[in-house]
Amino acid sequence: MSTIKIKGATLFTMVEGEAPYEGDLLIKDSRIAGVGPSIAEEAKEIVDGRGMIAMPGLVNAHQHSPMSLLRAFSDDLKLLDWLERKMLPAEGRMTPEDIYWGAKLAIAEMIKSGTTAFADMYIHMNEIAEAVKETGIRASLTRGVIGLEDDGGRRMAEAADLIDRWHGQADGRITTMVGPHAPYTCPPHFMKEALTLAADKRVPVHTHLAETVEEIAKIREKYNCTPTEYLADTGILSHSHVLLAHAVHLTTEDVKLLCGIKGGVAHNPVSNLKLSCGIAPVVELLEQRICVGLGTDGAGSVTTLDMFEEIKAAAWLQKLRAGSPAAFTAGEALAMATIGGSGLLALREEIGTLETGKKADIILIDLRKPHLQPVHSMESLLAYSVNGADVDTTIVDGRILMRGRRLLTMDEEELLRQASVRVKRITEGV
Ligand SMILES: CSC[C@H]1O[C@@H](n2cnc3c(O)ncnc32)[C@H](O)[C@@H]1O
Ligand SMILES: [Zn+2]
Repeated sequence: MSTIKIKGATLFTMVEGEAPYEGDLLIKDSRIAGVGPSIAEEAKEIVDGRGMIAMPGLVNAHQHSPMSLLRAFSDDLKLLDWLERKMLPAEGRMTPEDIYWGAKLAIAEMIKSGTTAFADMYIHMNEIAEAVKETGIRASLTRGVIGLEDDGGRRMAEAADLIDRWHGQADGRITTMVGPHAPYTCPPHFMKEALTLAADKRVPVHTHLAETVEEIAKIREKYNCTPTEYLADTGILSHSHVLLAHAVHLTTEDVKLLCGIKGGVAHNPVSNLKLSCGIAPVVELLEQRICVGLGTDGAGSVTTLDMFEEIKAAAWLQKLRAGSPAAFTAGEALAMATIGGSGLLALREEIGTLETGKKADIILIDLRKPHLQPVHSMESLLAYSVNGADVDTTIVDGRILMRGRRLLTMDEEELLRQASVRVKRITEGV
């Protein structure tokens, strides 16, 4: 049995009502075996937690990981222009090997900035699954399917194959979903086909929703309803679990339609800011007890996968939107990045807090830095001052993936070399 003890850290458990305290955390195999002020039981491996915060790993609830290869390639365009003129043509040139290295580049960035689980939607998913398996991170994988082209059927078959091959693999670190891309790329019959597949395979649906005003206009023109009403009409919102990325433009009626859904909304504040999409009504969603997690979206739009940037942006945008600094707190933003994300990945019982019995997905943040002292409020410090580079150690499923900022499951030099040799072919002339 593998055992690890984190000694003398400040434990920020994210358990409701529990204040941070100094203590130890014991890991046995993949799970947390004890958390408390002092644990007597010894372990094979000791991690010195003094001067560090131990907290649950962050959950990136919406991503397109291989888009790391398209980071800073195309900026300052409207979403649909950016997607149709730049991203889709470049993605059309990506080989399965490109996808594998792009996913690995994203995973390295995520582990180095404190993300321990992510929800991904992309193409060539077998390669992404291999990257997840090798690197030790946790992921919910979705083959994104667009229903506008002739080969929608082949894509749906790939979506089914991903589930059959990978659901529950890599010691259970990999789960899967079905991914009809968005209301504007999936006509009703195709949405229903995706829903049938998800129901047959008993997996969640992961889709984009109401990201831009252009999408609202398109769906109104085509179907005379809002994108949220469209998803309700096709039955998607009644599915056993739905992960809705963005949900920026919602009417009061739309929010009512989302009440009671199983799953929830992945809020992507930095991507929404950068593409000037708008500000999602997060406070209203939370008031209706709708689960909200945080995502980055792909590096092709957002540029960085550092979830601490999303935490800051989420808090600041909701304060601005409400015209009140009290409208949304640091603690609420941190909860979205951990507990909220765990709910969206359908892993609420397994990750998101530091509690005995849960999976050991833990990060250590080194506080011994000028921008992290003094410590008046741990929550404010974590939400407003910490950045991804402050993460010292990342543990997933009881395995240390980064220690002292050194990646232990990846050759970082080879990774950077592979990324740089691929991008010219993918992007030249696009
Ligand atoms: C078919 S796989 C997923 C597909 O989604 C594209 N994508 C990336 N970012 C966004 C976004 O913000 N809205 C909609 N679609 C997006 C990505 O380029 C892939 O083609
Ligand atoms: Zn997206």
